[in-house]
Amino acid sequence: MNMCSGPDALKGVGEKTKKIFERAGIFQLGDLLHYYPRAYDIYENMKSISEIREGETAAVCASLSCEITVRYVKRLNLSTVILRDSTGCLQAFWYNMPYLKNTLKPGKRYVFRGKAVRKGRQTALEQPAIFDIDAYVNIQGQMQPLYPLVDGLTNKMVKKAVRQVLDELEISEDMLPDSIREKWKLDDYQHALSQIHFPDNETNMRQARQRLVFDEFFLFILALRSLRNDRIVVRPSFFLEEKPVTAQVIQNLPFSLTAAQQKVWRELEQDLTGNQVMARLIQGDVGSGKTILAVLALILTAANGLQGALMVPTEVLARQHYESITELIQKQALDFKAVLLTGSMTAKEKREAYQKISSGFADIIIGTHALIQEKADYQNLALVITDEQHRFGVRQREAFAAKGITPHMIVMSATPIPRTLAVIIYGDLDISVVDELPADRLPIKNCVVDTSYRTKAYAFIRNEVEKGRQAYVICPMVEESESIEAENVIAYTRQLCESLPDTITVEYLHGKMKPALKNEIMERFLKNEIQVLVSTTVVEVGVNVPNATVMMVENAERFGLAQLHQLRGRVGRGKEQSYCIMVHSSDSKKTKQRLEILNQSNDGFFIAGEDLKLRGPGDLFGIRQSGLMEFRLGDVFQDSAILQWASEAAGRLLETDEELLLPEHQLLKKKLSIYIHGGTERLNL
Ligand SMILES: Nc1ncnc2c1ncn2[C@@H]1O[C@H](COP(=O)(O)OP(=O)(O)OP(=O)(O)O)[C@@H](O)[C@H]1O
Repeated sequence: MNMCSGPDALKGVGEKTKKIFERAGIFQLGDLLHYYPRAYDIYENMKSISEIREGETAAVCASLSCEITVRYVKRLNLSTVILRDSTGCLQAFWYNMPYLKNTLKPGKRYVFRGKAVRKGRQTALEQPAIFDIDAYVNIQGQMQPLYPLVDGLTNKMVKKAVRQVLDELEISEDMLPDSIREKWKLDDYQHALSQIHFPDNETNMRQARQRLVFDEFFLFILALRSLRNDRIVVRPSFFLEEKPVTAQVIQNLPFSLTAAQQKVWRELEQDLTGNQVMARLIQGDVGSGKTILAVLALILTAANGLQGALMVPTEVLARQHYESITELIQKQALDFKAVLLTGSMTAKEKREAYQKISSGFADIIIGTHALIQEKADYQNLALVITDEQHRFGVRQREAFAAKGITPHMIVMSATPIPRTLAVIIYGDLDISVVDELPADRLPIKNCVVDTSYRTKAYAFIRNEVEKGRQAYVICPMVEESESIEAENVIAYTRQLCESLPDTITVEYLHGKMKPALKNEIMERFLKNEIQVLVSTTVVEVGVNVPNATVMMVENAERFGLAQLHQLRGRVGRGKEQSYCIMVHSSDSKKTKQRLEILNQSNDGFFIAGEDLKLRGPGDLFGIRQSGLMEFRLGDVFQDSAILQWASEAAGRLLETDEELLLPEHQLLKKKLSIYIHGGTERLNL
């Protein structure tokens, strides 16, 4: 058994359980080390029955005062019993655990730990976990990891597996040179790994997390620096000239470009026609009109007889861009060919697309990551545009380089990131900012409400639909179980259909649906054949249906503010007044305060800044602000200080040993190479 063995090398793990681990992305034992807890549970000190208050999670040491009774309630098997200690009695109940009747002995004392809830007129412990007293005393006061789970995977399984790996396998040496570790007072690697999973106390856990976040940022920054170095030496093997067609396209658009769009277009045009390979980030708030800039760059490239590709994170988005670009080509009678390439196309369709790409028939290629797969052979690729760099990242950019191509690169991002952080994260890119929204936009009207407002919200949606508009309703993604995610949306749609008249078509969309079906639904929504779309966050990025004027988000408290801002950005994209209804089902004051920030402002930068102030540095495992970056633990906003350290450390390191040739940098070099190139070897050693 070693770090590269599959999970079935563990005690008690067979083929079936291995598959469950794999579903959670755990293919090798080493992966378990970086399967970080999402939170910790602290086993409280034991209380007596009289001290227990409703709503709290509590542990009591008590005995069963009678036999357990088992009966069926609403097709559920319910076991109940009365617990007793010297201070009083308390009911406990369990669902679907009839065997407890035979395993728990009346009279014997156990520790019962669970949530105290109201049951009828009394307080009762719901589904309490049961411990032997000695066992509980041993873990009392300790932080126990709570892992993200998928269907079939229990916390106990992960905990046991991680424990075994930490106890029995040898963790690799530390990749960080001592000087860096000492300067920023970072934990030793092995210690950090064991403390992130099973911390002795909160301070140790924080230290461990800091170290591991540092590692993530450090590798990322080193990888970026190496890309930047590659770029400087590269002169393009092709040259582009300015062409009148772009001015003509701008002239014929149904709108005039904003001043910010014009400024960024000038920067792009200058770079594209320059004599260095361009790598530029276009940053702009949701709906600021980045797409047309990408399209102009593609047209300029095509007008020079070269190919340009637009790579986006989802099929839905790829198809949408493909259709809007094809429409523009047709409307303006341009002589360019656009081709779509996505993973879900049939083998035959793909073959045709490959052929059009390699023969040079295709001028503009739009697709998902299928664009960088081996079979995609470009004739003369001169420009690659990626939408949201974080979804692709360093490795994918390398994939193009590996094809022997060094195209101009444009990255588009709607993440409102302060300039100081942007220069680190996009260290390899020049930055252009579209800092203005089109003038015809009315600010979105927001409201934050609780679930009792739902009926009113439905009436409001109905009213908007009757005016010819459309609406999105977002249900949260339940990360624990993908099948539940789908069910949520399906059940919700059913319920919504009952609340709206038959004349309104309601459909659902979620990530697990077949791509063809997803496309069909999206297309029907775009054509207003569907008026209300109930969806998970698959519509978060980039989807553009300007006729949609209502965004209703259920369980808004579950989303990060940046994500909510992105979701809200799906409306307010046309001339009509748009609305965002954030429905929360939490009484917490903090939740309300957070959502209130969105209520106050439609400005992404403002929101990100305020959110940060509210959460403070203590909020380690809360909702991540940006689900966009590839980091597992780190959050560029919240951990901005660590990001700065990592940047400084990378700078110092490369100053002394640019090529990482010193013996003490060999492990780092190896990990960096795996980080950049991927491959079968993994980083989790
Ligand atoms: N100058 C403009 N005036 C009016 N409408 C515009 C202008 N520029 C773009 N638009 C329109 O605004 C809408 C949003 O633009 P676009 O899709 O480019 O936004 P985006 O910046 O990519 O936003 P997101 O990050 O949300 O995807 C589109 O319908 C687009 O046609």
